[in-house]
Amino acid sequence: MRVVTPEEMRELDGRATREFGIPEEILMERAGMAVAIACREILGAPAEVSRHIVAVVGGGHNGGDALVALRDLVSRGYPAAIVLMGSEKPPSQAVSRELDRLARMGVVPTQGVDSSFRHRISHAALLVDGLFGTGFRGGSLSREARELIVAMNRAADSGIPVVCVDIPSGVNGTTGAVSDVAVRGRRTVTFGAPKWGLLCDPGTRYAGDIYLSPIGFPRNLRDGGQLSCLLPHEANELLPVRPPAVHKGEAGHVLVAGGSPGKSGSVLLAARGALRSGAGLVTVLWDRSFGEAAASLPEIMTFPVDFATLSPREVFRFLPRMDAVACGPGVEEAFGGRALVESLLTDYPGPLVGDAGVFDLFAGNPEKMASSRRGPLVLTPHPGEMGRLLGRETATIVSDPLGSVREAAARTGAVVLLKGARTHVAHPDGRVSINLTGDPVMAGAGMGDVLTGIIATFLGQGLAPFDAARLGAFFHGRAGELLGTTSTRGRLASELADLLTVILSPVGGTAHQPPGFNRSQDPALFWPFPAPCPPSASFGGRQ
Ligand SMILES: NC(=O)C1=CN([C@@H]2O[C@H](COP(=O)(O)OP(=O)(O)OC[C@H]3O[C@@H](n4cnc5c(N)ncnc54)[C@H](O)[C@@H]3O)[C@@H](O)[C@H]2O)[C@H](O)CC1
Ligand SMILES: [K+]
Repeated sequence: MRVVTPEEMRELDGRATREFGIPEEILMERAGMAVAIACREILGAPAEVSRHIVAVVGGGHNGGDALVALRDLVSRGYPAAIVLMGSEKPPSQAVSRELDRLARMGVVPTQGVDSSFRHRISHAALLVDGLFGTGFRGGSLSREARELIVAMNRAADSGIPVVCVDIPSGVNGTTGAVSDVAVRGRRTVTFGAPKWGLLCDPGTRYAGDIYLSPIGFPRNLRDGGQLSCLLPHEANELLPVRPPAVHKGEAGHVLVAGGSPGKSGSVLLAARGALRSGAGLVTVLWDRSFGEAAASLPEIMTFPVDFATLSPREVFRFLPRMDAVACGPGVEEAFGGRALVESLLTDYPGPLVGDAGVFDLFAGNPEKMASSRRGPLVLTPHPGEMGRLLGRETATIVSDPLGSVREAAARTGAVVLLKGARTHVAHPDGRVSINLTGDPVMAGAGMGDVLTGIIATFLGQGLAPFDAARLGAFFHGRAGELLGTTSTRGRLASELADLLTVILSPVGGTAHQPPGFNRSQDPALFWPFPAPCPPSASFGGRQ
């Protein structure tokens, strides 16, 4: 699904009016109605609500949407009140119009931070957050805006539901950054297309359950763009089909090359990820120093070698039989596996997914990777590895994941998957997909190795690198969510791998979906959206 920046949303807004004759007022009416439905679903019937629904509004269109919602709720008999933020600028025409309509219905605003605002907010039945939307530019807040947001959060802490209009106020819609304070919503209703900042950390953690309402934007307006996320039905559609008469030779043969003394588990986990995601055959290049550990995974075939003296010709003899290569997990710089990794990257013309050891090989010189590699390539760095690849501090990567992953893809010529609680997948042509699945239980050893194996399987089954990477991230995260339903910590990467078979097997026609999806009782208005990822999941390894 397309995801937009606030700038792109404004452009779409303008085009809806210019090209389709849909005026702003209609869009605002639809947006307000969607918010009203979200409020009614939480509140129940008006007869059950004795305290006020309070709309906390700014002077922009976000405030206008909140007032339209309030008008609908008032017309149905809910008690309502308005807290209007004062500003140097007069309220927009739309806000003045809606205030006038509400005044005629008997609802008059109190202005900003007067003596009664805290009481009103803390005694509300529900709060509608319409202070700032996509017009919020970030940076410092006015004293008044800050006080209103803090009061709303206190109310939220005491159990009062907060419904955010479009995006929680204080969250930057372009980056997801929160520079000061932001509203902590129970639910956010976003319009037209999800905003990038609403799906990114940390903004996404303020949103609560996210609902999307199309509000009448023509479908072809919502197509295109470079930013996207993968929704469950899209992931299911991308999943390679398994014909009834398929045999193992047609389900992809994956070669896993990597490991070093003390890190042979990495290759086994990648192999397990490949097998559990449906690879027909998996062969592991097994250095003799790794010992007997391979016996723990009897389904794999091992090709015993000595990395230190291995000649590329020995390996390349059987490479034509492989459909994809997973290369680099567990490779230590000092170990002979480096030469192997280098020659696979350079000489293997089929699809290859590169992890761990691969980045050290090209540290500070991503262009060398672009010139060395002939075949399709997916790279799967965590922020530390990405930093070494681009010659930057890890903190720089973490503070700008979108810019970093785009730059890495452009400079390496590869599809780059930057791991994190919100994994980003970038194509060299500028497209970026954000992954919305995952769970903090995945912050542990070996989880990334399993992901490498999954992506290799999808590559070996014929998916394009961008699709293999975003689909791999999606199902890896889904398996993590399933693990997370029974534990918060201490689960093993091999356990996650073993759950892949459940996640990837159709149940009732679609791949299994664990709980965590928002369902509205009004499917015509809301598109279900994956629940936000719980805080602070990150991948193990040197960051
Ligand atoms: N297609 C849609 O998605 C539609 C969205 N709508 C709603 O419109 C808002 C965007 O409205 P806009 O008037 O452009 O901006 P805001 O309401 O977000 O108001 C911003 C307001 O705040 C000022 N400001 C910006 N940064 C700061 C700051 N750091 N401190 C203080 N003040 C700041 C800025 O100058 C503006 O005055 C969108 O989110 C939707 O809710 C439409 O209703 C229809 C379609
Ligand atoms: K808002």
